[in-house]
Amino acid sequence: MKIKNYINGKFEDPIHGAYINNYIPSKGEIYGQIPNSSKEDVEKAVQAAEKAFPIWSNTTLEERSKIVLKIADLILEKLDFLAAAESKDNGKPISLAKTVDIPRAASNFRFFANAITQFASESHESVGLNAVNFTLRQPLGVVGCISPWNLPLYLFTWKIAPAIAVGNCVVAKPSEITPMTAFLLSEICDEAGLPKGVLNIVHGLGISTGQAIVAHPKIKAISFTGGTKTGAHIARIAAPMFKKLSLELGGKNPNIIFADCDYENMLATTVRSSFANQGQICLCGSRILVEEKIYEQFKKDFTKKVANLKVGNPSDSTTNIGALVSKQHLEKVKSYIDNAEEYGGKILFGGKEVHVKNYENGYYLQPTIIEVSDNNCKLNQEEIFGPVVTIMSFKTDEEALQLANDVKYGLSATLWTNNLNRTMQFSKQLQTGIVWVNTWMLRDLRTPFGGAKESGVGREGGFEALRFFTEPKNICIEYE
Ligand SMILES: NC(=O)C1=CN([C@@H]2O[C@H](COP(=O)(O)OP(=O)(O)OC[C@H]3O[C@@H](n4cnc5c(N)ncnc54)[C@H](O)[C@@H]3O)[C@@H](O)[C@H]2O)C=CC1
Ligand SMILES: O=C(O)/C=C/C=C(\O)C(=O)O
Repeated sequence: MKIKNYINGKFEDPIHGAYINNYIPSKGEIYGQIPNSSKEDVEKAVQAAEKAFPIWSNTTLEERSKIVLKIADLILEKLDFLAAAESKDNGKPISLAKTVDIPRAASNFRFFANAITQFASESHESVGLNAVNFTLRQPLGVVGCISPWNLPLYLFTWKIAPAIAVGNCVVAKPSEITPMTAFLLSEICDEAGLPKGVLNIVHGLGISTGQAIVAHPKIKAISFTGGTKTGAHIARIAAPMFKKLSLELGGKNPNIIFADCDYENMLATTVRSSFANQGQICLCGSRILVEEKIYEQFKKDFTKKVANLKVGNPSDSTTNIGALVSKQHLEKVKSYIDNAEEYGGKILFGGKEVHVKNYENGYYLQPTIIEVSDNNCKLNQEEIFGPVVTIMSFKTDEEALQLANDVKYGLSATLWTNNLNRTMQFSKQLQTGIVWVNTWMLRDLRTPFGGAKESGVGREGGFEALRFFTEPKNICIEYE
């Protein structure tokens, strides 16, 4: 299948007619083509967005909210179809696409359709000066949204929904590795009656299409999720133009387990936080730190549970771990496993490619547990972004905190304990944007989402997202 760009409400071939192949990860075969859009395509999209902006930004909240809610409804109506497409394009288990990815894409639209009706700006009475100040929150104009391949529709819509709901017009690019559900979303937006030019979806490679979006002088803000290296590159291009930037980047998140935790809940959740989506979620707890007292017991129980996970064809409803997203990514993840000893680790479980019957060329890997003894080793410092976790033990609270913070990343941390004082001490001192206590990935869309250190800048979610996609303008009136 050949997918198309969505520009000014029309489905279009790229201007230069160039296409790139799209692969199905479960089979390792080409199954479609996507536009390799040029800067001329991006220019066309920017012009359409600019033209749409004066009308869309002055459309009543009620009307905007109604259209955005309609998009949410249509996503839910087509849940099974979208989930099948997502699972095929990305390699993720169909069960995950059905219960997490697609419902969350609908929630993103529903949430921001409602949030704009509650979003307010400030006013300050300047007592004694006979003046009153009030602040307008105006949409920025044309904004760029660039998303990755791990949670394709989920993260694409996490950016687009707040951007359009609050009155901007968007030029968006999904990952070239997983373009399908973004294309299907363009059909849904059309059906929902989103006015032409409000959302423009341009497909293509990061280095050409993505970079043309970042470098375009008329695009006022960039919301990006992806690798830290790419985020730094984008910042270098955008900063001299003083664009607003929201960068949600990599993680090397500690999962800190104390002996006083609710053990069974911790164990089941740790399997999920380690291997959900083949470990390809920026929030996965890829460094497991366990209190020495329960370390040997944990190792035994964890390995037993992980050994029961079924690696298989993503469209099989009993599959727990599907295919990795691409051959290139499989090779990257494997290189950490193949060099585990040199990188300071000992493989306790997994580490091998899996050959799934009738899907022999797919990109399957066993869930892998590696024991390490030094947090400074490569395996504990670099984002692997696959079904690979490391485990190591600690003796004291101080040591656990020091290990948890001793990485360049600062996205999230998980803490397992029933001690309230410890919970508060860790919550205050962990150098991360998100701390989960006795849970993982429990999402309330009102909360600020993002990382510290090299995990990014800015926060998504709730009013933080609406603030990012608007410019505050203060009006000061003096009266007699
Ligand atoms: N934080 C996260 O959620 C994610 C982290 N990663 C990490 O990044 C590593 C590399 O994965 P990639 O697929 O290469 O991610 P990437 O960061 O290169 O890709 C993410 C998005 O950015 C676009 N992009 C790439 N270069 C660009 C540029 N110069 N200008 C504008 N847009 C650009 C891509 O086309 C894609 O849409 C992964 O192995 C993983 O460690 C990858 C995806 C998501
Ligand atoms: O917003 C969420 O719930 C999760 C976001 C996850 C990522 O940004 C990621 O894995 O890249």
